[in-house]
Amino acid sequence: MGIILKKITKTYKEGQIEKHALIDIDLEIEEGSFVAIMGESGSGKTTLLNLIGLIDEVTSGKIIVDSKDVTALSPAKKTEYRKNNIGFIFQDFNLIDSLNVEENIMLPLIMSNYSKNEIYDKVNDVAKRIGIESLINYYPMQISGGEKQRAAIARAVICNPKILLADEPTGALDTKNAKIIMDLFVEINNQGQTILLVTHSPYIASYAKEVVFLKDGSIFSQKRRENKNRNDFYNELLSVILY
Ligand SMILES: Nc1ncnc2c1ncn2[C@@H]1O[C@H](COP(=O)(O)OP(=O)(O)OP(=O)(O)O)[C@@H](O)[C@H]1O
Repeated sequence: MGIILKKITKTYKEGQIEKHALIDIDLEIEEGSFVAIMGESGSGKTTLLNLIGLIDEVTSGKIIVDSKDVTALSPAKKTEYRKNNIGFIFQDFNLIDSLNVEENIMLPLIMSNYSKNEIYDKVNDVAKRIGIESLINYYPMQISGGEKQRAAIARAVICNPKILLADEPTGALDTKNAKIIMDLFVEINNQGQTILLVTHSPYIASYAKEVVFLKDGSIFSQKRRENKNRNDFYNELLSVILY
């Protein structure tokens, strides 16, 4: 699914004070892209992801997905759009504390047409892939931050969303597990899913095909990986950050 952002502005109001989180963002995300969003803390990365995921509302501008203005949908249609198209990995995981890991991961499939056995098979497959198969009977409060993050990733990818939105998905992970997740994202993206990922890490961003840099709510640079190897792309990203 391709996404076009047209003059997106997001202003938060705190009493009399207006905070411009995003200002006139124009961005085209082709179907099958893998885009990393980088920028300093407070530059608007999470806001951008939340707007695309329709969990926050634009102040002005349009978000066009497959030729449809999704910002104009009714609340019920927005929920339906999210359910049918979007997988979201939140910065603070958003696992449900009263459900164990297995139940959390299977949540997006509960309303699907899959049989119980198919659902358990899918949960087992993805949990194994991400290395948390031994934790599926534990509750979120019994596992570490990195394990929670991996459970949240499993939940987001289990129903093969057309668009995967990931906010710092490797922030709580060690290098080995971050690499497992990024390899999984590359595989998912190779199957045609569009991925948008927020990260502070140029190493993580170097897995993407394109990197968008935000500064004070505006895009200040965009880099494409094209046929560069990951190390060269990493160095290019580093030069933008250090500039
Ligand atoms: N709900 C809100 N109410 C008021 N201001 C907000 C709200 N959400 C975000 N902001 C402000 O909007 C700006 C952009 O925030 P955002 O969370 O998008 O930045 P970010 O680049 O994701 O930061 P970080 O890397 O620290 O997560 C910041 O100045 C932030 O304080």
